[in-house]
Amino acid sequence: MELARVRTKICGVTRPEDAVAASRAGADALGLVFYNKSPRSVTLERAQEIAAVVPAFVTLVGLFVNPSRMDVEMALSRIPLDLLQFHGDETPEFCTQFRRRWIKAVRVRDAAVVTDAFDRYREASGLLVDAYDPSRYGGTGQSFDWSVIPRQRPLPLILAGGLNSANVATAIGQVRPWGVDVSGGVESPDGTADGTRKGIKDVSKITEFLSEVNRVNQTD
Ligand SMILES: O=C(O)c1ccccc1NCC(=O)[C@H](O)[C@H](O)COP(=O)(O)O
Repeated sequence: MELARVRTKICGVTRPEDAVAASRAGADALGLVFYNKSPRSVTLERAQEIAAVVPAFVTLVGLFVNPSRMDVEMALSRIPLDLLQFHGDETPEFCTQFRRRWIKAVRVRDAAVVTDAFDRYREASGLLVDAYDPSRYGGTGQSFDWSVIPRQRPLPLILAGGLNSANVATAIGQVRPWGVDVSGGVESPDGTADGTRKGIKDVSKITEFLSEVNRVNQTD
């Protein structure tokens, strides 16, 4: 697919003010994590507060990890989600049942994981490739070997995993993704060794990240 410009998603938003700041800074999409084992998990009440401040033309994405059908239906009945993101071991049949566009996330151990996913999840609106961590489904802050991502892509490819303003231009140059997704790389530092206050976004980091993507978009 010919790339118009690289789209951006800020994931793991937990506060309305961060949703406003990311939208104003130019993010194309915002992700809400409905997975209660994540430190970035939001309640439906909090998700409603965030959804209420998301402006027109910014895509609101609901992220799930191995949810029940009821979990997804409950979220859809209360939150105006534009897109679903399945980040666990959901089958294609599970993902397609909601009459809502969806993307599938996979954790990349090797190239076969990506080619298999392209083959399996043909009805997805995109495939998100993230770092592999045996103990976590996502939001790891780790990047992975981008060279294993195949060039042949039947679906739009969204690159995630350990992105930040320092590496996103290189990542785009190497991978040529449809979009990029970031969470930990735009969070506030918390002074600990691994880093960030999970779910608390840093406006200046979001702005730097989006500026880098814009810079690449304008030079391509
Ligand atoms: O963010 C989480 O805590 C999370 C937990 C479980 C599944 C997925 C999760 N996040 C998914 C995302 O879309 C993240 O943006 C993506 O994994 C990249 O995260 P990061 O490496 O921190 O940028």
